Amino acid sequence: MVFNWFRRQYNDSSKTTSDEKQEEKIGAKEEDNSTSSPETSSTTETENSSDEAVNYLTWAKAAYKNIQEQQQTQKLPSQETQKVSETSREAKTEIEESVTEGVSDSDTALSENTQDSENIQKSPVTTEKETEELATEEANDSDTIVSENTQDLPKATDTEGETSVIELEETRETIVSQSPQEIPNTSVESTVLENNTTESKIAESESNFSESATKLQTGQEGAVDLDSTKETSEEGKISVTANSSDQPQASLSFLERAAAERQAKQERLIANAIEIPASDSETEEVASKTSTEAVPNIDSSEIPGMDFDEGFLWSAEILAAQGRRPEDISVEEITWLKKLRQGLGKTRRGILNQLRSIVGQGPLNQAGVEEIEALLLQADVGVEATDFIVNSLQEKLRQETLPPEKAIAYLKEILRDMLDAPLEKSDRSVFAPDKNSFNIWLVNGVNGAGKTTTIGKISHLAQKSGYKCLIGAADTFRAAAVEQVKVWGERSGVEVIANKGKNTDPAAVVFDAISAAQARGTELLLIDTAGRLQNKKNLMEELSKIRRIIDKKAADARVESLLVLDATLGQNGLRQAQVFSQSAKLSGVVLTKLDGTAKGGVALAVVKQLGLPIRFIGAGEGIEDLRPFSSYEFVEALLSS
Ligand SMILES: Nc1nc2c(ncn2[C@@H]2O[C@H](COP(=O)(O)OP(=O)(O)OP(=O)(O)O)[C@@H](O)[C@H]2O)c(=O)[nH]1
Repeated sequence: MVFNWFRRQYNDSSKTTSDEKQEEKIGAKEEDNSTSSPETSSTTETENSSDEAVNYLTWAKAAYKNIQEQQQTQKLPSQETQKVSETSREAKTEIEESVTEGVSDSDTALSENTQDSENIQKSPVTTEKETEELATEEANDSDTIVSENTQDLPKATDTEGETSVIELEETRETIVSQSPQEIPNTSVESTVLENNTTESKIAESESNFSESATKLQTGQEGAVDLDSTKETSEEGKISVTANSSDQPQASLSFLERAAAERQAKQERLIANAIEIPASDSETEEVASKTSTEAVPNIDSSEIPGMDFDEGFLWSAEILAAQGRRPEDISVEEITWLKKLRQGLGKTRRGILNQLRSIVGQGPLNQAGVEEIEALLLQADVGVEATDFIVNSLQEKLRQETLPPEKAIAYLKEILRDMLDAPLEKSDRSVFAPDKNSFNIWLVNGVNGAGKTTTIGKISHLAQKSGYKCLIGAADTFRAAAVEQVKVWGERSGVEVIANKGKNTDPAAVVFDAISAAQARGTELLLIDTAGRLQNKKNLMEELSKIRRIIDKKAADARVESLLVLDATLGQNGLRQAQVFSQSAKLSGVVLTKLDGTAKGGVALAVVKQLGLPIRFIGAGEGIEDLRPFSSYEFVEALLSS
């Protein structure tokens, strides 16, 4: 079952899309609101909202547990190898301690041969180094654990005793000869089994190491043997035996003990995390800061831990409100929502508190209207959109007195309607490539807006969603742009079709890319175009030439044209956008750099002034930092306390 990141549902699911559910939910909420007067419904609402809060909390807990389980499954191989490595190190350290203790306690041995004692002191250092190297290699590949481990052992003893070398060689041969069959590395399901096998091999190798270390001492010095070490231990000095007897699970192997400790620790963490209460809005900044630290960009195979914090609860509530199920939630979705909310934090903080105090005072007077206008204009909402919002709000507040929360809820409704309005004219409410057919998405925008980055991020979403994807590097204006798109192609695992020559004809690249896509059965071809053209005429000529090539060569393809806009440019970006909207038949806008800008309101200006739907939003430079646009999520991130 593949999760379609464009539709935000599983491919084979018969469920309605997020968007549809969102509409259902919002529709239901509106109905509730319209059928009950504010006065009569206030008690019921308080009860309902507390019920809802409890339900959201239950939902959030279930989602949190689900994510933890996913992490467990995904982290298992590396956790197990790490466990092996730690235990191996522990075992060796204990042996070293034991040996060192034995050496220091044994006057006979030390006085008989100082050189020998130096060798013994050196031995742990060598072993520690080797163990560290081993740990690194083990973390990379559990297949190599056994051989690496056993290969290390002779190294430690090569210079120190022939007997040990021979015995360790035997051990290594036994283990290495068994390992290829016994430690496959193919699927997650088989990993537990594999790691158990690996553990037993490592345990075996450790025990051999232990024996060898003992023999090493015996062989070299004669006076220091394991028995004397043990005796010393029994007298209360630091030793393996003494330490082990203090442990409740003394009879267990190091590996088993480590596993049990890790399991207990994990259970404690889960239990504690679930009990952390949601912090209030005052701590929002701290919470989001913490969550950013805890959840960095996920563009590698490692999935970091996630706190059950205020940001998580908020994200869970947003997903639950859209009809999502906790068992379908992934860490990426929570991380994205946290990031979006955090990204819009500046805009939100700039307007929310003031808006609340203005709209909570009954019908809007002239001073109130002016204040709201100023707030919206500051957030780059634009004159047209601001007028529309203020008029709608004024109209509503004239009809009925709303408490601040209700007024904000109504404002959210206005904004959602505005953001979704262009979809009514569009034949696509959900912007996703059609499966099993040829889709071509042209990506336009001025240089620096984030076109290449957006292509990289969309190709990653396409790849994750199971589409056959290809990139055409038709921004030939700047040589570095081709290199940059290639890097993104490597990151997302998507092939890039480019022409090596400088200043080559972009239409020729598009032609090659379409040929390649047709030959490979590609479902989504993303085309990077140049934005820095001297004038509007050049731009129009180039874009229409590209369109002609597409129409001729891929007449059956579904072609979409996206305009990438840098949100930090606010109204200035819109002026550039107008040139493009006249040149290219645009299907929608990708709004980038929403992270950390106070101009998040520009999204409303985009839809109002350009009449174009927002299709994707970007809130960061990482590969996961772009998602299909949802008016519900955007407005909640913009206006929720
Ligand atoms: N903070 C942030 N930076 C972004 C985002 N999207 C893109 N960027 C950065 O913006 C800069 C320009 O992005 P590009 O993808 O190179 O923009 P471009 O439009 O392809 O520009 P050219 O390569 O010059 O054609 C890069 O440093 C990106 O990392 C975003 O959502 N947030």
